[in-house]
Amino acid sequence: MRNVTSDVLVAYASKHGSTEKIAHWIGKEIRGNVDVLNVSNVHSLNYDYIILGTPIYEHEPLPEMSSFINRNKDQLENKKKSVFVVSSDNEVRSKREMNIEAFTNIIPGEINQTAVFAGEMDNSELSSKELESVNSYMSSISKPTGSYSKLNEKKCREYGKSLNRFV
Ligand SMILES: Cc1cc2nc3c(=O)[nH]c(=O)nc-3n(C[C@H](O)[C@H](O)[C@H](O)COP(=O)(O)O)c2cc1C
Repeated sequence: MRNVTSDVLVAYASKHGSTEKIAHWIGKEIRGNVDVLNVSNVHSLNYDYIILGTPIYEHEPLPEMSSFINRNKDQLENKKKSVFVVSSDNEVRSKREMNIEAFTNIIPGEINQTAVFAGEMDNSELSSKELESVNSYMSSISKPTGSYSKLNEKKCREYGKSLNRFV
């Protein structure tokens, strides 16, 4: 039995809230002193384990997450870490791989575990620029445009639980 409590950070970026929800579900399943923070509120990386989560917009991680990683490259390189991405769906393997690679490609050092979760989107919350972008993206993958909620709390919590073996 270990008697040392690890300090764990779940750091996320989120534009419309689904990645934030997922980050909190994951954080609840992890043993240790867990902080779940938006990257804009992370002021120290003095943690034993770090979980990074971002949604994919226009095939890329959110810019806030990319610049957070850039700013902290040296410290992140030697940290124990896992990641997750959130996207419009996670059914097609090639798309899952593309989305996770768009994120892992910019992260220095070793990554223990990755996951892709489907998120949610409420069209009434989107700006006209976002609507235009999402319409062209959805038609490029032959999917109907429209609001959806594909969040799966159980799967997200299971991922959180599975990370306890690294913490
Ligand atoms: C303008 C826009 C562009 C998007 N582009 C992509 C994309 O390129 N690939 C993808 O898989 N999902 C894409 N999505 C879906 C989002 O990743 C998904 O809705 C996610 O849940 C958003 O996370 P958030 O609520 O944390 O901001 C896009 C959504 C919007 C609104």
